[in-house]
Amino acid sequence: MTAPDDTPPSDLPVPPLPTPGARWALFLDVDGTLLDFHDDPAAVAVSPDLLALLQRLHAALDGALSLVSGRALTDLDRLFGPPWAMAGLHGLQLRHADGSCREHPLDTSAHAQLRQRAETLLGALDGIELEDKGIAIALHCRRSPERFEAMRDAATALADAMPGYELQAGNLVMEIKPAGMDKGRAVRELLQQPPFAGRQPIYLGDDLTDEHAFDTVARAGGCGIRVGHRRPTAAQFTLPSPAAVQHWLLRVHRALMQGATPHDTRAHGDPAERS
Ligand SMILES: O=P(O)(O)OC[C@H]1O[C@H](O[C@H]2O[C@H](CO)[C@@H](O)[C@H](O)[C@H]2O)[C@H](O)[C@@H](O)[C@@H]1O
Repeated sequence: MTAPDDTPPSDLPVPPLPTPGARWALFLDVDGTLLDFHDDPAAVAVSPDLLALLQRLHAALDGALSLVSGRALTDLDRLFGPPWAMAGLHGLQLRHADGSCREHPLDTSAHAQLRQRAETLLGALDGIELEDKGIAIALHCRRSPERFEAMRDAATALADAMPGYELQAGNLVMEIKPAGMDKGRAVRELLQQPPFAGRQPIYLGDDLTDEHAFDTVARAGGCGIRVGHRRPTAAQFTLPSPAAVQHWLLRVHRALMQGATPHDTRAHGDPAERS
């Protein structure tokens, strides 16, 4: 696991809490925001405390909470469980709160070609790992970060050679995915449907891929919260680490419950108050 840097970033203020009557919609990136980084993408786990907190928040927000991730929906469901609204694969897969889904169609032959080219490329590059996400492919170098530039150059050439695909850079990862979708568009789509429509969107994310969504929420009257120290950013607020995110989310839940009716309070409770 990568040790989190808990030094408070000094370039942006810490985010506020919801005021009484505020109608927030929460959009949460996963890796680097809710979860600390791990060398192996398949080895991350969601603690029972975090899961319980997300469930309470989901209820307190009347379902207006969505994960927005580069991971596939099947992976998000395996990690988190509840079939909430979610955007997977940077929005190439999207599930609304009512359970309806849309997914970018899989071009089997193009994907096979992409995978084969990526494997050939990996044969010439030590220390790079391939993650096949069904529609997209990610190349990871967390175990050999010094290989990042070589990996980036090779991934750029690979994406250029694949019509209809584009490159998405992330934290020690280069992804090659079908073009035309990003997290900002996915959040825009979610905001058009209940229970998100009409609420103030708050987006938490740590990576370059989250910048698209920071732009979207700012345009929709909400705000972005950058996790960590990456700059530049379109976010207005910052928190240093996933641990700080979890602590802030706990306080958000408390603030929401203080503004709730007695009936709501009995229904949702607050695990932090009980522990
Ligand atoms: O949008 P996110 O939820 O942040 O997902 C982005 C990518 O996250 C995963 O990779 C990252 O986390 C791994 C586990 O900590 C780490 O090993 C890797 O270096 C990071 O880039 C995931 O594997 C990717 O598919 C996601 O796109």
